[in-house]
Amino acid sequence: MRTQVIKPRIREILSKELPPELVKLLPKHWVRIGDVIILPLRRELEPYRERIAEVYAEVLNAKAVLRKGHIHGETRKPDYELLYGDDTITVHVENGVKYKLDVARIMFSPANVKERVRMARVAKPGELVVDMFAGIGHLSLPMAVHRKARVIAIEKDPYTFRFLVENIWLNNVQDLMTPYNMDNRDFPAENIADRVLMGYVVTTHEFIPKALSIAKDEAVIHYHNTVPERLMPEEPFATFKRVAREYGYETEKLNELIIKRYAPGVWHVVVDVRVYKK
Ligand SMILES: C[S@@+](CC[C@H](N)C(=O)[O-])C[C@H]1O[C@@H](n2cnc3c(N)ncnc32)[C@H](O)[C@@H]1O
Repeated sequence: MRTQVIKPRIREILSKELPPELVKLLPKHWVRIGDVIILPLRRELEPYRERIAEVYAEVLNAKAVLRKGHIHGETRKPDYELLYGDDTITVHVENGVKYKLDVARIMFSPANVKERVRMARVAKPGELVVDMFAGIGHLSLPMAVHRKARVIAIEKDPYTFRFLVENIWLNNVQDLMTPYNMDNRDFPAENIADRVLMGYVVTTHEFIPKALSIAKDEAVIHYHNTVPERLMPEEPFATFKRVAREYGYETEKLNELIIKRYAPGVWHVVVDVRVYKK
């Protein structure tokens, strides 16, 4: 998804139109999601931003170019400026999984690729996975596609949910995956999941009791959260363990991985925890 080398053709075209000191500042990195490009653009290049985007789009054969913004809010919506094109809905293929999404409105992080691939390996055929923060199926589609796991995918944002449903059909896993457009706090079933995905950050700890109620008496929970560096490596497992104990569960840490840097001094971390009802 991430490309490192500026194409000579881009430089050649733009060096005829931009002052030489600005040509040096042209982005050398960009992210490609399907046929949409996300370009980080320096402030100095702003007066030329639409033309720059047009040239990148033509040379890289993309239908839209967005300028990188921030991801924020409960539904983790990215904040992008559309620099070129008008259609930001695309299909991105990764690890044999098709993800249809609107890049301008739905988060799809290149840095989470390892985790999406890892989830395709950890799932077991036939087990029941509940994905509490499904998005477009980022983490759970690979489990159904590659491991034939059964998945209940819960997503509360209606626009994101639309793509989750489309992706289930696009990947031909409609017999394995059941989507629910609801807040996971209202999900009624208890004691059903062999595995629970908590692919969310910042306030994920508030959802631990719900995850435990969805999990079987013995289950694996993939608990994501953001952690200030000074609290690592104890966190985030210490919080999970404390809450689980309050609700009558023993815990065993199976694995812990850093997903990516979230903000200066703050990391997005995932811990795999086996829980046992006491
Ligand atoms: C950033 S996405 C993460 C997708 C995927 N789990 C991953 O880790 O790559 C989180 C999704 O959770 C959804 N979400 C947030 N709070 C929720 C809740 N209480 N119930 C259901 N979905 C929720 C958001 O709308 C968003 O689509």
